[in-house]
Amino acid sequence: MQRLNSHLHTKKQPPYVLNLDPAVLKVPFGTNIDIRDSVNYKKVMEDYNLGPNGAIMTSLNLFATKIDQVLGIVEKRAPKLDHVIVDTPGQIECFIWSASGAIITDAFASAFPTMIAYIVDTPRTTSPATFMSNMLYACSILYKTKLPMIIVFNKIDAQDPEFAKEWMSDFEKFQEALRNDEDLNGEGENSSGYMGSLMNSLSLMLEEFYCHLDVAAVSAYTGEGFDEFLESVQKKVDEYNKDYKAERDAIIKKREEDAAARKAQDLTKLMKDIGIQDDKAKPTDPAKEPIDSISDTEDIEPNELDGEVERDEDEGIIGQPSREYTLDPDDVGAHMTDSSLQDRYQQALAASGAEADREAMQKIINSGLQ
Ligand SMILES: Nc1nc2c(ncn2[C@@H]2O[C@H](COP(=O)(O)OP(=O)(O)OP(=O)(O)O)[C@@H](O)[C@H]2O)c(=O)[nH]1
Repeated sequence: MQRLNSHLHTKKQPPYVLNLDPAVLKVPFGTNIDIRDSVNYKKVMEDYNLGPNGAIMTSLNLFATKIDQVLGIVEKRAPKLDHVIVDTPGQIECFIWSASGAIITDAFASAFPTMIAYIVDTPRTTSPATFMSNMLYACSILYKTKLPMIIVFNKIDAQDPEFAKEWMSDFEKFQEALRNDEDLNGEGENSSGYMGSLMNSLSLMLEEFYCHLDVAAVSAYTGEGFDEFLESVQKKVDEYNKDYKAERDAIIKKREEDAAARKAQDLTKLMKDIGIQDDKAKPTDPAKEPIDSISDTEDIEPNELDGEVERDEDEGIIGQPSREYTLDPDDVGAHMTDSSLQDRYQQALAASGAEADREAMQKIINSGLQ
């Protein structure tokens, strides 16, 4: 992230930078939006009695409740931007396999050409078994996110990535490496057992997976390969616009329709339970539409923002710390995002005069929407 950020600055294309890792201690580059400003990871751990991974997931969940605001800000900046780069938690599974990870990637992918850069630690992936595991992980991320992906072999200053490129382009070479791998087969044995045939089948499957990928080789240490990486990014933008956009739009539309139907059903049931009539059919007065309380904080001075988490004094940030936006932790998830639901609820409440139930119901609806 640091090298990519400085590389783009050198090319006079400063990126918009988001840090989504709540547990990182130091971020050695200027971020525009940082999850740590809105969510205090250590406090989440204490308050919810969670371990490290649980706290990362909960922090991401809290952040995801405000993704529409984050997206609104990025969209405002978008006309002047070439790139938005987002750093995800090192514990990939916390992001990829969580609901919040899906919400965040979907939100970006529905607004901008979005791609995943899967970073591989090249010196640590020279054994065929580790290589295979790494590629299977990348494959699972591709199928989970359904986004274009670039496999980025990093640390090429320490390890030539040729072996990996060869394994990805020549199936026989990889099979040969598998056959000779002592980790898999044991010394002197040949790959005749279960593992051998499983590996053969998996490597065949991976051959198909490689067709959907671009590969880049970089060194974050020396800066080598970043121009080629950016060329791959451009290719993926074209691919996104051509292949992915229509498919994603259809998925998102279907998901939204399902969610709206489910929410409406839940609310109707809830209102029935507490004896409020559903007067959805009544025409609404546009003048009385609820005002969305969400606002952009772009004009607010950074020191006026709520929820700023105090940083260690020794935290050195290279570049301008240009964060412009923080979420108020108390406010996270505390508003209703579905205006039609809120509208129906307000109308029903007014009609029944059931003020006494208001607080309890608001709580239930809020927790349901979260
Ligand atoms: N030799 C070499 N070392 C590198 C390179 N890139 C990163 N490193 C080192 O690898 C280690 C891990 O780098 P990080 O940038 O913290 O990796 P990360 O993927 O952000 O880690 P997470 O916190 O898990 O997300 C650090 O010690 C870096 O100095 C590189 O291109 N070459």
